[in-house]
Amino acid sequence: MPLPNDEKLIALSEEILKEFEKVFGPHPGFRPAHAKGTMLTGRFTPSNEATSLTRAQHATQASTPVTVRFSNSTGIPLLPDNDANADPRGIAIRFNLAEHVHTDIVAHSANGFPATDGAGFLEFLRAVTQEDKAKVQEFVGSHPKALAFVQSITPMPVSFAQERYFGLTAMKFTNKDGVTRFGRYTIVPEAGEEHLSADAAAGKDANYLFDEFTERIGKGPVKFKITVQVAEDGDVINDATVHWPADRKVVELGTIELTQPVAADAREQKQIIFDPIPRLDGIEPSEDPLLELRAAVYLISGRKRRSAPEPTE
Ligand code: HEM
Repeated sequence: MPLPNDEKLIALSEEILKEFEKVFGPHPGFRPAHAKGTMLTGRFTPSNEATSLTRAQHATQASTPVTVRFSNSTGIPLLPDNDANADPRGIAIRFNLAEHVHTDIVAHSANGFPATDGAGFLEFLRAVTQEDKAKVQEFVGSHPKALAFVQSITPMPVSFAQERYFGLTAMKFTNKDGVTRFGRYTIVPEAGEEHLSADAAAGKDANYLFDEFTERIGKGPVKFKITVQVAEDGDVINDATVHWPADRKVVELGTIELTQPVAADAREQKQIIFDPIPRLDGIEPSEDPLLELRAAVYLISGRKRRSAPEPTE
């Protein structure tokens, strides 16, 4: 995955990373956002209707190995799972298509995002991390996108396996006949969505989600459906903060079935750099400005993380 040569984009990426470090502190070897995580492996099997949407390799072949990382929000590696700032949770899915060939989906558990572009996100980050809570309220109250995002954050999940995750940024899907449609991913848990009341969450252990997942996967596979909400003509396809009408067609792309925790989890998490841009035939990025920016931020950050000393397990 290449670093873009747009100097302004790189400068903004560096500025955002500096801001994350200011807010969450330096934690060399960990992600500046979604720092606490765990990785699993399994397989993706496409549905019968997947090829109506895309000719991408994983929609066409019988099944594809996947690597998945679940995470809490924030750049704090030891953040308690029931901390008020631990939502939205993250999921990053890597489809391993061949040796060193892959494509990813990066999604989170809020059906919303506070800004349309990187500059707007930086403004949001600075505003909501101010000491003065009245000023935070004032910012959120006077910025409709920030307010919509805050309201889209769901209560704490019972399990990473019982949360729904949203890709938000539209992708351009092309099928074998050259028919092109824009769509957005939703990752739907087969076990059903379930959230905790505030009281129940307060009574949980600091590691409840990670412990629960280890226990759950020890008993059998954990499954999610990958669905794509398809845009119609006139829908806004370059702004992750704009929702499409709920009656838009939803195509099921397929199912992921997670079966194994990754051995040497900490080392693998440090190494893997997920890419929000798909970079394969049949699925292209939309013009959403978040995509290039995030790809640059994740790559710069990932290279820095890889060069930090190895974690002690
Ligand atoms: C301006 C927009 C955004 C910025 C600046 C940003 C920033 C970051 C950063 C710095 C990381 C850590 C990267 C790394 O070191 O690997 C990260 C990870 C992540 N972000 Fe974002 N993000 C943005 C938008 C989004 C959106 C829209 C979503 C969800 C749809 C999202 C979901 C995630 C997830 C799930 C991870 C963890 C990926 C992993 O497991 O490696 N982010 N983000």
